[in-house]
Amino acid sequence: MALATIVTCGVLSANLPVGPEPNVVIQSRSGEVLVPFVLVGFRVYSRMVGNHIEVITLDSDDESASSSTSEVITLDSDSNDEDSTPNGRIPYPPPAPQKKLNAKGTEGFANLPNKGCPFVIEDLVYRDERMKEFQPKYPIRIINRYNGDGLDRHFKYSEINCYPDDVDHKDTFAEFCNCEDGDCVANKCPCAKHSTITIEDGKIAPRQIGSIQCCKDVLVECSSQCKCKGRCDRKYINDAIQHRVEIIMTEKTGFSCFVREGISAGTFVCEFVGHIYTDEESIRDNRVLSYTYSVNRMDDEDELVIIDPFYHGNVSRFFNHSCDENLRPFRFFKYDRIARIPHLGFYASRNIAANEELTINYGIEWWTEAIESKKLDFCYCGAEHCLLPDPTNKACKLKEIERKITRLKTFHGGYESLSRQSLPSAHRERPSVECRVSQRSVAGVFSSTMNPPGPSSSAHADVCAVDALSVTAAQVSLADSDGSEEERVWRERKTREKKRSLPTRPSGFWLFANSLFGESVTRKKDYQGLNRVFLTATFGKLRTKMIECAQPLWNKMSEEEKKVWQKRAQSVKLVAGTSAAEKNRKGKKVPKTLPSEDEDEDFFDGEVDEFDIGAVQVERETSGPAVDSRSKTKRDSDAEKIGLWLRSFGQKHLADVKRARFLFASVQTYGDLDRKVIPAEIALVEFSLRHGILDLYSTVIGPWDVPNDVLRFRANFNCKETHKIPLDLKTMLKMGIKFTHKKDVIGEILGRVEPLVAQNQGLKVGLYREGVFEFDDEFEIRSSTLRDGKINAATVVQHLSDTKPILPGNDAEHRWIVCLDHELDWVVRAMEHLKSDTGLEYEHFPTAPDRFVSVSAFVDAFKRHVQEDAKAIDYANLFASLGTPKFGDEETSTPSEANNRLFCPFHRKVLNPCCASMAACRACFGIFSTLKDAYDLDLIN
Ligand SMILES: C[S@@+](CC[C@H](N)C(=O)[O-])C[C@H]1O[C@@H](n2cnc3c(N)ncnc32)[C@H](O)[C@@H]1O
Repeated sequence: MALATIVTCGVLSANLPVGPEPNVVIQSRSGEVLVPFVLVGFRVYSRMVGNHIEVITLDSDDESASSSTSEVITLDSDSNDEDSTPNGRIPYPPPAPQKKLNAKGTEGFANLPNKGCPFVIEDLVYRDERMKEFQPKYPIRIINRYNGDGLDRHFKYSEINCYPDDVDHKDTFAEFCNCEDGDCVANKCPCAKHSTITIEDGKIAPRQIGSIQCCKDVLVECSSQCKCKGRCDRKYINDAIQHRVEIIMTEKTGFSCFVREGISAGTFVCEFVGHIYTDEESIRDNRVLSYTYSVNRMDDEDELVIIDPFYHGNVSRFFNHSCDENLRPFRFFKYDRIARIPHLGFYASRNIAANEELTINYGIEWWTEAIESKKLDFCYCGAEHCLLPDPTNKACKLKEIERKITRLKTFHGGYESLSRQSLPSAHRERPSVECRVSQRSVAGVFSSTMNPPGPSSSAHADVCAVDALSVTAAQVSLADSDGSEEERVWRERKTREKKRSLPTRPSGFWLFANSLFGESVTRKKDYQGLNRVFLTATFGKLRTKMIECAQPLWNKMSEEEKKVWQKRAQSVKLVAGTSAAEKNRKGKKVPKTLPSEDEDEDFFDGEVDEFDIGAVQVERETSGPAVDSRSKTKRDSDAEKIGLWLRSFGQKHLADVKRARFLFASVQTYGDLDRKVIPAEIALVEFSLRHGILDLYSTVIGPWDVPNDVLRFRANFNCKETHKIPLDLKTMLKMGIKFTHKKDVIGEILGRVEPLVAQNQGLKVGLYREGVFEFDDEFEIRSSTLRDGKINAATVVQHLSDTKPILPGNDAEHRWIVCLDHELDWVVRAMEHLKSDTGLEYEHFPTAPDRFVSVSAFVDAFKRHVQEDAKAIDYANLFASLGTPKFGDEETSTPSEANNRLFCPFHRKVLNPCCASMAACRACFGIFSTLKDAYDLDLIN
């Protein structure tokens, strides 16, 4: 074999003898001579054979070969000297396997024919004459150091789409421009006018990076049929990838695309190329699901075409998924405008470091399908906030363990301070804290302890407490069972004995264990049917869980820390709780302390169906309906604030008052988890008195990281009682719940609450998506219902004036958010958590309580404004039915409700009225019906 010829032939010579009908493109646009897919690897070179490039391997001992080819390995020279690990992802180049793998089950690389070669390199050859114009700027190497497998042999590299024969090429999108070359500037050029994506300095405008919507936005470049022939300055799209990339086999995700140089945010990376399928049948028959991407045709959101790169595509076919992707998709038209089918491309959504893997986000639907079809269990992207991290990945596991330890430390360190801080001041001054336990919990907890635990030994007390907590259900049921006279007498005697032996104080451990469960078990208030917590059903489980969770934590505590609890336990008195049966026993006084021996024998016999076992009641003030004094003060100040705002218009300007646009928010949460309120679902309604509901945004929020078992248990407990949106991502996916990542939710909230601020940051959502701030009578709002019953956000079709919008709030830009009275505190704290959890500083993101106003204050103020007696409003009735499901033929509260249009898709599916969307819509309906006469509102439809 004449090596010199091979080298000359393959790479260096400009006079490469290509055959008369070459299938290989060699001349690059810049005039540089390249064989695009000469796959130059270590000791692997290529040569021309007829009109194909053939990969050949040289013997490792062929010294002359290696020396004489040193020039050829230009790209290779920098491939081994870097072993950086950008952003903690797969290091570059991905490490060779410890154990030599071989897909074919043979002995591994050592015995493969290309002995000594660390890479197995595929030959990607253009076989399509049309491709001449479209070659990547740099050769692309395919590297597999794992198992010698190559790419699918049917795969053909291509940088242009393959359209079906029946596609109508005449059906083009938008007219071609008539501008002279150089005249194609925004506002003038019709092509530019069709673009919603702005290019600045050759990149996507910074304000649009990350907020481009693939189904809505589009970039329209000038076409070869325009007068400028598409050669004007507006060009952003390249016909083929311009960056040095390599396709490398990795251990977990197969072939992956790595970039060898940095790419800055907003840069175009490449088109997503493949077979285009337009009709449903061929889509079903032909596409390989894991690889396809769908894009909607212009002018019709529902008409999808599928791009399938499985057999025919470019490097984008190898883009893996990452939960922290660096590429985002967008639609564009370049020199061709075929059948209104836009091209799909990827731009860098952030700065990408050299040697980083190029990744995209496959989206929840893709993952749902992958998991349901059992194709994949985990995501191997390794991102810090990965949705489905791989538990078998050692690095992930270590990270998780580290995180757990940190949390545990914070938990312990923070726990004492938390308890101390959150104790009501009265408790801090007065050492005696009342601990309320129910009759059954008292009986259960202490019945097994024949000798009262002496306060002298804390260890003994703790053991007793654990024993006590684990008392079996059998003991309890024995105490309840009916039986013979003899048994009855025996039971009475036993009961008396037990009561005599009952300690009046819990142990430190018991107090600690109870406190972990905080509000989820202590909360008994009925939030108008929304958050009712019954403990009976879960008590057994809870008790076991309490011990399970509390014991290891307790064991890890220092003596000092334990002493705090033991000391507190000494000052705690056990007080019987109130059972429902007790309450029903009219006229009977419920004792406030445990009965003495001589007291009412019946005390333990009541049917207990509700427990109140919280140790130290620290969080009461945040949970109840707006009846306490704090809420009242807030309501009064809200009413005054809104009243002041209304008076600024005067009585004559009712029309202005009516066109003011308010925001309403409702949340479903996972309850109060050590002062944190994690939102499960949020609904934001934009409304005005003149037009009613203008825009509804509602979504499930996730996924959430709950720091320990106890809190997770509490969160799950709360979710089962109310909205039933699981915390756990896998269950969520299995249940088909669509959710939005918290970061995106923040954007959605900010975009509505602070439309001006958000717009400056490149965020446009809801009504403001269209850049609309104010509109008058001539606008039209289209609100459509999607197939799954979800209300689509209203679309403002036409907007006419730029008059200053009336967005009521502290000042024009900081809008108030109206909330249900009993949810107000929860909404504020959910917002706080959203913000603190993402750790991002969002300017003006609403977390201060004065940004939120209670709905009753709102209605009060409006009523007073038109001198109506606000007190006449029956708030209880107005909002009481919020948690009551009303379906089908039943009497309904609102016309929309009759069509089941109030619910979010998930809650509608499971017929669960604890739905944020429904609560928000109904509340708005309540507001309108209450103010209808006073403001002469023409609504209710
Ligand atoms: C479009 S292909 C990407 C190219 C693919 N790696 C290959 O070798 O052809 C999608 C497939 O890559 C794998 N994959 C991509 N991203 C992944 C991730 N984050 N975790 C696990 N598998 C992934 C899955 O097998 C998926 O079906």
